[in-house]
Amino acid sequence: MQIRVTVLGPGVADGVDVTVTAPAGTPLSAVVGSLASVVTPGGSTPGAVYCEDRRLDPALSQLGQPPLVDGAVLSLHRPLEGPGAEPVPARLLVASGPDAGGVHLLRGGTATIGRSADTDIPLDDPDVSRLHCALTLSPDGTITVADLGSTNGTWLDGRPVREHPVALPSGGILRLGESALRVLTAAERPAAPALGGQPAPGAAPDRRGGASGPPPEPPPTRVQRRVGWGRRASGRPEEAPPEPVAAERVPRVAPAEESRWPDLAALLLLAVESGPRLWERRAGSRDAYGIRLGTAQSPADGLPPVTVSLPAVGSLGLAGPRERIAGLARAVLAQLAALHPPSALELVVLAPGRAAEWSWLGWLPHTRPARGQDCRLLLGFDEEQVAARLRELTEIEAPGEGRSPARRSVVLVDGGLSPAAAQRLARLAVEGPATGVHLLCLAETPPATPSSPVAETLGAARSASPAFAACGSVGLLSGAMATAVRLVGPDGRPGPAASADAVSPAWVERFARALAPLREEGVGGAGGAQPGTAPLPESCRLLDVLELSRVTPASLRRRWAGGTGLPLVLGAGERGPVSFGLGGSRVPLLVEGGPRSGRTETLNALAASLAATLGPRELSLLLVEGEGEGLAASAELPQVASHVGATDPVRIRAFAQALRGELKRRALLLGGTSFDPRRGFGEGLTPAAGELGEGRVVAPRSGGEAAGQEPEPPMRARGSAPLPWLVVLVDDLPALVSPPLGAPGRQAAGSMMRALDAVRREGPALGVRLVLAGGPPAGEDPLRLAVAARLVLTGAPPGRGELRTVDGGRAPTQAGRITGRIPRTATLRPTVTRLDWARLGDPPARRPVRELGNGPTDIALLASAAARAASPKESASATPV
Ligand SMILES: Nc1ncnc2c1ncn2[C@@H]1O[C@H](COP(=O)(O)OP(=O)(O)OP(=O)(O)O)[C@@H](O)[C@H]1O
Repeated sequence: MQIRVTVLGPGVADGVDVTVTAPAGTPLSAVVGSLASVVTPGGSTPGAVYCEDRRLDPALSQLGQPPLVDGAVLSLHRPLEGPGAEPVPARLLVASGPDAGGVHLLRGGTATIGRSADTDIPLDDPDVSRLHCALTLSPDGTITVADLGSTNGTWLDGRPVREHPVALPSGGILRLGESALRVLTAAERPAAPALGGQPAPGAAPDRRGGASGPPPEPPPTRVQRRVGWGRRASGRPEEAPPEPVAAERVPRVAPAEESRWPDLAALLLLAVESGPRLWERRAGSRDAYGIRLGTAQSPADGLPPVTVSLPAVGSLGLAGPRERIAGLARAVLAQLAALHPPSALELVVLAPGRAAEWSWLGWLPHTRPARGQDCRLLLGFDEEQVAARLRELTEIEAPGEGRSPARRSVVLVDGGLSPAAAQRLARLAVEGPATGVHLLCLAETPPATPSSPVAETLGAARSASPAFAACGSVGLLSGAMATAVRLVGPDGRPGPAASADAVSPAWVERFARALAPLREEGVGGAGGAQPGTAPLPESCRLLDVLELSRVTPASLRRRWAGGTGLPLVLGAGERGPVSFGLGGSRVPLLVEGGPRSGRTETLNALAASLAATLGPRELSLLLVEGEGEGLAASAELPQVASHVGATDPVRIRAFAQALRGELKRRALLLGGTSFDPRRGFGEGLTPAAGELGEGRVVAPRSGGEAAGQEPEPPMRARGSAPLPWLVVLVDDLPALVSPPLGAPGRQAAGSMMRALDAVRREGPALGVRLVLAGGPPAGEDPLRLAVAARLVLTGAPPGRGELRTVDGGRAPTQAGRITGRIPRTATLRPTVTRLDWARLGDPPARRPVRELGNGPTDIALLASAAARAASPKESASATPV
């Protein structure tokens, strides 16, 4: 399990980002010392650890469990700002303006608003007076607003507000200076989180969870916490504040258009509270991949959004002064990430030398590689990383699916690229949209003003960057302070000026951290979108996943005593082990992947995982190889009754015959009833009269031993019950389906296939299950078999893949390693490493888990412990458990 968090300590104001790698369930106490020494080398272990304002108990808080999840900020010296425990009756949202995105909690009483830092709600807007207006929240829930003698006035839905308080209705738009504000009452807030049941970091922590620190300090003001941060802005707005409109007061109804395009404050709330609209858009939804660039400057009429659709325009350029254009790009990317799930949107960054500015995107689940890209995150901060990202965008397709039109990539392009990359990008800007790739290209220009008209400004930007020139439409910042945006279409004609959306680096960092721990429902492991998920490890030891790191006969016997069903543990997932219930599935499990992707190792791991659940009395395994001898390592497990390779035609035939005989024997024993392990494993059952002799049925191990004859391969393990589970594991099935010319087993392969087909048809009712390893993933089942699930291996790194079930469930999986010689502590020791965002776009350091050159392999350790656990002699001397 791996999480990325930020650690603050004395004198480290910005914090240090670190990656923590540890087995699931590791307590915080195991890494507190390492966290402290990353922050202050040589420093002592801290006395307390805080997450927001909550003091954590290092012995009880587990890594990977809330609040210790991706994106968390830990403080080793003092509590941080927290939301407080009590419910908040109302919040003030900064819907647009230079301080957009801010969310302020209103707890009751009067709160002042103004440019001064001494006000309860400071607004970083040059046209707001130092002390501008005041909001009062009465105990009955009504909210009023009064102007405090401001220079530019306060406006409610286009009407002036004076010193006398007036009611602020729900949905009313309050304008002061260049800012638009609105109130959200508790009654209007979404009732339940859509994703997961746990609060995301930043959402109100659950204090019943045992925070052991001091009680929170009393609120310094009635407005207790600012969820968002304003961007630094200065200067005058392009246009004067609106003229007052004298009209009858009518309750304003938010136009449907506005609610379709949530403002930035609403987006921040969605992120920190996992609101119902989070990730609501998919390919095919209305407004999918649409972007709100700002709001039309018609203050009397609410905040009509100005939007652009990426599928319609293809690629989009944004041009303007550096700071402003970055603020707009942050707002655009945050919107896309809040409204589209990672399964519908991939974000890629091409920004050489700009890691500090864009690393916040690395917190978003949308920048994780999900199509087998060879990097930890889809970030390009140097020439090599940019080249790799470009290759992936044009060459890699999702395994077995082609580039899915259900998922689009938005590529941020910012900064100087090599001429080759620039040319490639220019082509991508034009051709990409047809395959679901859209560029968002930034160009630094002066704002469009009378002294720098639109055509000239755009001409300069286009000649500087071929990719920008190839973008279908451009959002051009305009006005003296570049706070307005005009959309310029392919015909070059600029649309009307709108107030540009923009957010600060601090706001967007907060936003991205809130999304960091979230995963989608049904994607990425059982249960889905909850905090507590972690990226897959580069490799994992199956025995660790099985929690059998120190496998002993006693520990196995304990498991066998409680084992039920046929749970296959495949390996590590994002939320703990990934497993598949083979017992309950009446069709085979298929493992598929390209050459060297880890299919054989996975079959060995599956055999081992079964052997860790049931002993040889209840479980027999048959190993069949179409090619090679890769399953030989598992043949030592005492549950393995027979192992047959493709090179021996006589033995293949004998095996096929014995397998068909075993099906018949089971059918006779069951006498028309279905296999049910709850009724025992066949003890006391007798076959239908005259068909088979009792002695043969209960013989512990069948097999013709007559001299000169090929002994019939046993179908039950030594010490087996009459009717154990029987699992047939077949590697390299394509070599049996169509054996290569000249292959020694070619003549006999047909008989094996017929026997396997009989298992497929008759096995489910007889307690016989099939696990098959096929060839490379194909769009359709290469074997034309109905399968219960497929483990599709991408092979980078070996064993990496995704479990796909027929009901559409998908779980990224790192299949367990079992035939390696791995030092027992190698994957157990928790580590804390400093995060270098500039390097996360590199191929992951293949820190091959140091496998020892000698000493037993994990499967040998398991087989030897299992053999001893199964031996009657050992059992007799074992301590009862
Ligand atoms: N889960 C895993 N973790 C770490 N290494 C693995 C894992 N699975 C396989 N490997 C390594 O990858 C290599 C290929 O594995 P394996 O032989 O299982 O793949 P395959 O798909 O069966 O390949 P082939 O094309 O030879 O049939 C081996 O060196 C193996 O040790």
